[in-house]
Amino acid sequence: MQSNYDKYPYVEISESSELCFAGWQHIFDEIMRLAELKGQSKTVICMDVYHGVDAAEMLDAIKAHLPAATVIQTNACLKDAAQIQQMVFPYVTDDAIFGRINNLQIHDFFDGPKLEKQKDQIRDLASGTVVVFGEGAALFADADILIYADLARWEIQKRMKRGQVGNFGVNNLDESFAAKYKQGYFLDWRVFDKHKLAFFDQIDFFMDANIAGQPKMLGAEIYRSGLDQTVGRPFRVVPFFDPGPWGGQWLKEVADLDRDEINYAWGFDCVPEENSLHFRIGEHIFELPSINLVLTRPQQLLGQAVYNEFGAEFPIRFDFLDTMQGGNLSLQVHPTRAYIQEHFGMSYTQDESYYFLEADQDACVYLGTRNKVDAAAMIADLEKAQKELTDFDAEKYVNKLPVKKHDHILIPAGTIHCSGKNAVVLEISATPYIFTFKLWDWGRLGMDGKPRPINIEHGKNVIDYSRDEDWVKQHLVNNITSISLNGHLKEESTGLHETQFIETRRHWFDSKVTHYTHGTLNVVNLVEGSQVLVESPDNLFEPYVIHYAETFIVPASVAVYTITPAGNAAGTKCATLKAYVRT
Ligand SMILES: O=P(O)(O)OC[C@H]1O[C@](O)(CO)[C@@H](O)[C@@H]1O
Repeated sequence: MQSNYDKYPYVEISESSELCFAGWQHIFDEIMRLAELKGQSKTVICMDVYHGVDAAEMLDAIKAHLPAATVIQTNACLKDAAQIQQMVFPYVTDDAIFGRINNLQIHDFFDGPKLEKQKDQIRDLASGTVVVFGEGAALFADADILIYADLARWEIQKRMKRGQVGNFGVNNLDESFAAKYKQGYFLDWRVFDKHKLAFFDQIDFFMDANIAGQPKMLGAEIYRSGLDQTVGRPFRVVPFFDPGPWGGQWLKEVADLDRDEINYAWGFDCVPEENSLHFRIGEHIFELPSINLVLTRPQQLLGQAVYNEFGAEFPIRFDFLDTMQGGNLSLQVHPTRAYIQEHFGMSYTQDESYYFLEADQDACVYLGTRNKVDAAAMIADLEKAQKELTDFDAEKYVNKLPVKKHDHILIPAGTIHCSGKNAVVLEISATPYIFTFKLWDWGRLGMDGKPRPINIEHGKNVIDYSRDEDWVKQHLVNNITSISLNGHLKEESTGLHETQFIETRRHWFDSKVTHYTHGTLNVVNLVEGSQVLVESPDNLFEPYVIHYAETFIVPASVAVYTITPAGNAAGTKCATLKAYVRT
C-alpha cells in the first residue's frame, strides 16, 4: 500500500529561525545576553524542569557555561522518599492499573522548613549569578530569568521503559513500566502540569529537552505567538504508536513505521494530553507537549460551552486499534460515569465507539450480552477461566457481530465489548483511556510474557445486561440518520449513543464542503480518499493538506472551513468523520 500518512506533522510558525536557539552554547549566550541587559549585580536564574528531563545533562551544561555561578539543586529540599511514598499511596494505591485523581501540588513534595531556609539563603546572597535548577525551581525565588525545560509525555514513557526515569520524589527506576505509568498518570503529570500553568506567564524561555544533546530554546514571546497561531487554524498533533499483544500489521504500512517491530496495536493520533506539537521555525522543529495549548488556550481551542463543561481538558480522543493479522482485543467493559467518579475520582468516563477503517472478511465485534443471558453463570465462568486458566466460551454469553469497512459501532460505558482480529478501528471516544476492566484476555500473555491484569471484580459491577443482542443491534450498530443530501454531498449522523456526549457526522463528498464549528471544537479524520485540502473561505489560515487516516483538530475559534478532494483524489468520492461535543 502506498503510504502518504504524515507521521511528523508540524505547525509552521512565522518567525525567524534565528529566534530558536539550538545547542547549549547558543542557549547560554542568549540567557547571558538577557542577564547583561538587566545589568544587575545579582541575577537569579531559575531553570525549572518537567519531571523526566535529563538532569545530568542540564547540570553539566550549567557548570560548563556558567562556571562562576552558585548552583542550587531543588531536589535537596524534597521530602525523603519514604515520606513521599506514604503521602502518595492513597492515590497510587496497590492496584496494578488504577489509582485515584487527587489534588496534590508540587509544594507537597518539598520539606517546608528546608524550602523556606533555602529561599532565605538565595535571598541573602549579595551578588553574582545564582542558578536554581530542577523540578519546582520557580518556587524557590522570584526569578530574574525563568526558564522552563519541558518534555513530551511519550518521551517520558519511553524513558520510563528504558529504566532512565522513575516517579517524582521516589527511588523507583527499576519499578515496572505499568507501575510508573500509573503514578505518572494519576499523580506526577497532573502535579507538573498544574505547576507549569501556575508560572506559565512568568516564563522567559521555554526549552525543548526531548532529544539528548540537542536542546532547543524559544523566547516566551515566540512560544506564545506559536500557541496563538496554532489555535487560530486547523492543526495535527504528533501521533505515537505502540505494539501490543493483539497488534496488527496495517499501521506499519499506512503510517510507514518500523517494519522490524513485531506489530503495532495502537496509533494515538489525537490524545492531546499525551501527544506533542511540533512548531516549525525556519529549519528548526521545536517539540512541546500539546497539553500546553489545552491548558493555556482552552476557550479558543474548545469553545466556551465545552470549556464550561470540561474545563481545560480536551474531551475527545481519536486513536487507531490495528488487529490486521493480529488478535482480538481483551473482552472488556468500561465504568459508568457514577462508578468512575466514585472509585477513581474522574469526572467523566470512557465512553467509546469503533469506526471501522478496514475490515477483512472475518472481521467482527463482540458487543453486548446474548439475549436472556445468565449473568451469574457468565461471571462464574469468567472467574473460573481466570483462576483455573481454563477457556472462556465468549460466544455463549456475548454477541459476535460481523463488521465491514465504514461500520460505526457505539460503545456506551457499561457495554461488554471488544474488536475482533483482522480489522482497523478508528476509536472516536471520550478522552479517558486507561479505565478498561478486562474480563477475559483469551488465555494469552502480555508483551512482557506475563498475563495482563484482569478486572472481573470491577467489571461485574458495571456490566449492563439490558444491552443484549436485540438492543445493541437496534441502538449501537450503524445507528445512522441522514442529515442532508445533494448531488455532491451526503451528510449523516453516525452517533454516538444518546447517553454519550460526542456527536459524529460523516460527510461523503466529491467537491468542496463547508463546515461551521459553531464555536465548538471539531476533530476530523479523512476516512475515505487519499488527500483533501482544508481551507479558510476568508483566507484566515494557510491551506492545509490532509491525507488518508490523518486526524486534524479545528479549534473553536475557527468559525468556518472548507474541505475539498485534492491531489490525485480531486473529483473523487471522499469521506470525513467529524466529532464534536454536543452542547
Ligand atoms: O485491553 P486491551 O485488549 O489492550 O484493549 C485495548 C485498549 O485500548 C483502548 O481502546 C484505549 O485506546 C482501551 O479501551 C482498551 O483497553
